[in-house]
Parts: sequence; C-alpha cells; structure tokens
Amino acid sequence: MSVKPSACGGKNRRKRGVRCMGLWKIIAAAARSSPLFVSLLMAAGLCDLLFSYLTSLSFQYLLDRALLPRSGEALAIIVGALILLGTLNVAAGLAGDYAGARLGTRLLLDYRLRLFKHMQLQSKRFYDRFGIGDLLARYSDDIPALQAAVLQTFRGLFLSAAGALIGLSILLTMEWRLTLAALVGALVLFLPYRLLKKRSMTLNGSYLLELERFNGMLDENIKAFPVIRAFNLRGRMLARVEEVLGTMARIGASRNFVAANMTRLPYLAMSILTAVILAYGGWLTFDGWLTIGEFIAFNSVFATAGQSVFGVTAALPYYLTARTSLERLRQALDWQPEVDEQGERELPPIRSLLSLRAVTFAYEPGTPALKSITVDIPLRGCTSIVGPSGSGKSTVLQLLLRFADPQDGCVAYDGHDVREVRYDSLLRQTAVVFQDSVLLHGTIRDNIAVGKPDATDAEIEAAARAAGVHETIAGLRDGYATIVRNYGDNLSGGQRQRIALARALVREPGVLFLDEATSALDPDTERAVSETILSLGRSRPIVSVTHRLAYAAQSDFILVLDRGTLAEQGTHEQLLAQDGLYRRMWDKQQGFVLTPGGAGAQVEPERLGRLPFFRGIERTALERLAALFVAEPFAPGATVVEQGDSGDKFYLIARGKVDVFVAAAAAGGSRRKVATLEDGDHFGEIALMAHIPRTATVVTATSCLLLSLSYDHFHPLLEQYPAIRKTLESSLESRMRGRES
Ligand SMILES: Nc1ncnc2c1ncn2[C@@H]1O[C@H](COP(=O)(O)OP(=O)(O)OP(=O)(O)O)[C@@H](O)[C@H]1O
Repeated sequence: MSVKPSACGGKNRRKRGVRCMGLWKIIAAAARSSPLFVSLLMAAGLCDLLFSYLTSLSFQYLLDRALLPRSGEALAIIVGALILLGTLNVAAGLAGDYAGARLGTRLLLDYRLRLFKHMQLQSKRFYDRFGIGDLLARYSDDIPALQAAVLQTFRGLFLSAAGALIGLSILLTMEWRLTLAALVGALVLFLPYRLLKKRSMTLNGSYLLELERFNGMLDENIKAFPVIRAFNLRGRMLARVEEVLGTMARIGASRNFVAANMTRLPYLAMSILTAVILAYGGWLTFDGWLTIGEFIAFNSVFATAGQSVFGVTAALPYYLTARTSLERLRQALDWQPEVDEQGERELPPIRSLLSLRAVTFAYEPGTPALKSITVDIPLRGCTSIVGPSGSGKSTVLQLLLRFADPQDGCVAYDGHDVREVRYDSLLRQTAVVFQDSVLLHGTIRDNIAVGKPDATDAEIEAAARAAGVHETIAGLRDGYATIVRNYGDNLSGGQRQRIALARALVREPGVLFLDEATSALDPDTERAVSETILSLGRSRPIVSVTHRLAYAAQSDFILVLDRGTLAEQGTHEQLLAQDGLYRRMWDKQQGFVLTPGGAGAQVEPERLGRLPFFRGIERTALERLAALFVAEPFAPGATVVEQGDSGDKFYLIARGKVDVFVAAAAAGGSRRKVATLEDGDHFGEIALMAHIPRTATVVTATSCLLLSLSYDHFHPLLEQYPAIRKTLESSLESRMRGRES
C-alpha cells in the first residue's frame, strides 16, 4: 500500500495557552464581566457612606435647630429621617452583600476553571515543575487572595477613596484651616504601609512556599501510605511535617502581625490627629469662628472621613497578598503548553504506518532523549520497541500519542503530520495501556466505558472478554457494578491491567499502544496477560514498549533503540543473528528460573558463567555458586544498598528495575541518579572481595526480585576454588582501572 510521504509541516506554530493579566486588568475585567453586581456593590457602599455623612451632619441640626432652641418638631423630623434612611441603608447593604457574594464566587469559579483548563492542556514537564502541593496552594490560597483583592477594590478602596474625598469637600466648606491641618496629618496614615510593604510581600511569598511543601507532604503521605507503614517511616514523616508546620506557623504569625500593623498603626496617627483637631477646633470655637453645633458636626464628619481613609489603608494589604499570589498564578498560567492542539483536518482512518522523521526531542535543553531518529513502525500484528533503560522507548510512545511534540522533525500517521490533524481525531483512533493503570472512582462498567462513553453493555462485555477479564468481573458479587476504589486498590494488579486493557479495546482503536503494560505484574499474571495481548495482535495492530525480551521475542517486528537512536530492527531471529545489542540484552535476561507466582528465583550456572568476573570458572564451582544465591523481594522505593555503608552482598536483578544514585561531593548536597539497572543486570560485586564502603545508593524503582550472594557465603567457596579469587581480582582490578581512566 502506498503511503503519502510525511510532510513535517506543523513546526513553528503559534503556541496556545492562557495568559495571566495584571491585577488592575483583572479588576477591570471583573467590572466588565459582572457590571450589575459591581454596580450593586458600589451603590450599596455609597448608600452606607452617604448615610454616615448625613448622620454626622445631623448633629449640627440636632444641636443648633432642635436641642438648643428646644424644638420638638425639628427633633421629630431629624429622628424620623434618620430611621428612614437607616432602613434604606440596611436594604441597600443586603443587596450589596448579595452582589458581593455572587461576584466573589464567580471570580473563584472563573479562575479555578481557567487554571484547570490550562492544566489539561499541559504535558509531563508542567507536572514535573508544579507538584500537586504547588497546584493545590494555587487553587486554595492564591485564587482566593485575588478574589479578596477584587472585592476589596469595589467594596473598600473605591468607596473609601470616594468617601475620603466627599468628607474632605464637606470639611473644606465647613472650616478650611482645620481641613488643611487634617489633610497634612492624613498622609501620615500611609506611612506604615510604605514601611512594611516589602516585608509583607516577602512573608507572603515564603508562607505560600511552605504551604506548597505541606500540601506536597500530605499528598505523599496519602499516596505512599503502604510504604510509610511497611518501612515504619511514620516518625520520619511526622518530623518533616512538624518542621514544615512549625516554619509555616512562624512565618504565618509574622505575616499576620505585619498585616495587622499596617491597619493598626494608622490608628495611632489618627488619635494624634484627632487630638490636634479637637484642640485647634476648640480654640476656633472659643474665638467664635465656629458654633458648638458646627464644631461637633465638623468632628463627626472628620471621624467619618478618617474612617474612609482607614478603608483605603486597610485595602492595601489585600493588594500586597494578591500581587504575590498573582505572580505565582502567572507562573502556572503563562506556562506554554507543549502541544498545540490547533490542527484542523480530521485524521483519516489509520491504515499502515506510523513514522518518526528525523525527530529530535529533549526534556531538558541540551540533553536530547531522541537524536534525529527516523523510525517506521508498520501497523501489522505486534511491534515491540525495546532497548536499554533510558534509550528513549517511552519517549517514542509519548510523541506518537502527542503528549509532547518534537523540537525537530515530525511524527506522522500514514504520512499525516500529527500537528496538522485534529488532536481528538487522533486520540479517537488510538488507545493506550500504561504500566500502572490508574482506574477512576466509579463502577467497573464506568471504567471500561471511559474508552467509549456511549458503549452498550454488549460492547463493554465484548471488550472485557477480549481482555480476558469478563469471567472475573462476572464472578464479583456486584459484577460490572462493582465500585472501583482508590484508583483501583481494591483489585489485583492483573485485574487492573486487564480492565485497563478492556478500557482501551472498547474504543476499537486503529492502533493499541502498550507502555510496559505487563511488567509490573507477577510472572504468572504477566504471562497470562501477555498471551491475551499477543492474541489481540491478530485482529489489531499493537505497538508495545517493553524491556522484557521474552515478551518482545514473540512479536512480529522489533525495534531496538540505543541512546535515543534506532540501533537495530527486525524479527527476534534476525536480531539474534545480528549478534548486536539485542543479542546482548537477550543473553543478559536469560538464565533465571522463577518459581510459580514469582516470589522466588534461581540463577542458572551458565548464566553466572557469563558474568565477566566469573567467566572461565569450572562448571561444578558455578553450580555451587548458583546454589548460594538467596532470593530477596523488594517493594518499590526500597533502599537496597546505601552509599557509605559497608558492602557485604552482591546482587543480580532477576526481575525489576533499580535506580543508582551517587551523593554530590559537597556535604549536604543532593544525590544524583547515575544509572538505571533492570532484569539481568548486577551490582555490588566489589563486596564479594572486601567489606569496603558502597560507592552508590541503590533504590528500587519497581517491585523487584533480587538474587543476593553474601560475602560470608561466598568466601568459604574461595578457599575451595582459588581460581575464582584470581578471576574475580583481575576482573575487578581492570574495572577499577577503567573507572579511574
Ligand atoms: N520527564 C523527564 N524529564 C527529564 N528527562 C526525562 C524525563 N523523562 C525521561 N527523561 C530522560 O529521557 C531519556 C529517555 O527516557 P525514556 O523514559 O524514554 O527511556 P526508556 O527507554 O523508556 O527508559 P525506561 O526503560 O527506563 O523507562 C532518559 O535519559 C531519561 O532520563
């Protein structure tokens, strides 16, 4: 079948994303989008302001027109007017409260939705940068801080500023000398804000960083609960949480105190100012420049105007908090999505070929995971992508699924550049099963229907049958209505993977991708699920990333990657015959005999004989050696050996994957991952010769079955077979020399 040559036409396209506005633009946008609520809010505030001033001014009339002339009629009019206006003011206040509540919740809703939509456009790099703790803090603290600042603007700042201006105008008409004195004094009210602004912003930022750390720890404690229990890490976790909460409490107390100072200290200035106004006003009254009523009214209006100025100063801390929060929201909202979903053409039904054309892709600038790689993946039966750890297998899959786009080159389906077609039309024709399938909260039926929301019961059942899980589901008390809890924790690993497979199959994808879909399962379950998958390959193309070559060997076509390039390709037999990387990987994984269920394993003597430091050792010695190995299962995240500890065991990885870390030279420096080892690899052989400190820390990345040989078991054998000592010493010596050079 001829296929259109792929045209890499989707480069340099405009990136899409949500850009974050400045604070004043946000306030203006809120006013534009909710004019009714903003008007109501401000009108209610204005009513309150007018009522306060009218009440203050009423003292002049009360004294000069009612009390001093003893006029009952005037008194009744003034009191009646005040009651009427007070009632109207309460009604306006209620309307304002309602408008404020609606405006506030709308702002929260808008910004939370906006951030959520933005997150949905993102790829892994975004989630690597912003952990769950960071994002939660943005939802729970930063967005409400913005909301508070916007509400404060309409409810406090504008009205207070207006109130202060109205007050000053009234005061000017009453007594200009006193007003000028008050105006000069009012400037002092802003002094605390000027002095404390910087400190307040620093404290806000530090507090939110600690909050992020705390949220992250909560997340870790929930997700890693079994590991924390099993390894008795509760004390350590508690100490870390105590430390963070303690820091948060310290910073929080300073932050709140500084914020309180900014509103409290203006009171001191206000008290002094009031005393000056009283003394100066009293002197003006003694001299006959003011009547007693005017003097009382002036003071009352002055107090109201003072409250308005307070309103302005009280709003300022909200802006400081909001500025810090806005900066943090900006970091997330201005993050450009890596994948531009603007393609407009529908992807025609996938038929025959997936290709990567001169693709270069780097997670970190300067360290490409794929280097100008060109690969054709025929859509026939099962294709496996294999290669050493870190060779770029999963990255190829990520690009095929468009979790990211390459920096150079293009990815094409039947010649159609994926950037040129509608993203949803690509997703509709593909399905994927990952290593640790996460199921969603809901019934098993719901979980399978995730792949095709309008699937009928018959389609759901057919998919479950194809995935080999129908009988299991039917055997559950609630069948397909069984609730899946906690991402699938109430199901076995095999059941979860099969349900995930059914979820993928129900959409009848044009191509089914598998990313190490069976490697976390125990050997028996892995074999069974792999058989199901291989049989599915007869009816639909499957592209599978795996490091387990026993599975890859059964596929129709194999691509071998090495350090981001395509090293070899062909069938299992062809690749073995090539005697290259695939052959070496194959040999490495051979020679382990797993017990049923996978809890135990043995290594075959021939396999030991292929290790560089046991090469050439006689068969009987290898047999004795093989019998000394002990199977040790490890949970994910367990430390197998710690750098600096005295070594006493050599390890062979029968199944699983471990990460090797080396601590940075500087004291207290963080550790650096230097390698990943997997099935068939070994580590710690120096411990067989001497108890010297370990040169690295080894931590399990998945559940692992390791075979260990201890120094104490090994040494008696050396007495019997001195040739082993010689071989081992010379092999290790040459290795150490290799390391030094
Ligand atoms: N999110 C990431 N950020 C930075 N580097 C990454 C990221 N994911 C992968 N890499 C790096 O890209 C390279 C290729 O990784 P990839 O996961 O594709 O390899 P792989 O062959 O699938 O390895 P494995 O079998 O261990 O999963 C590795 O060097 C890896 O460290």
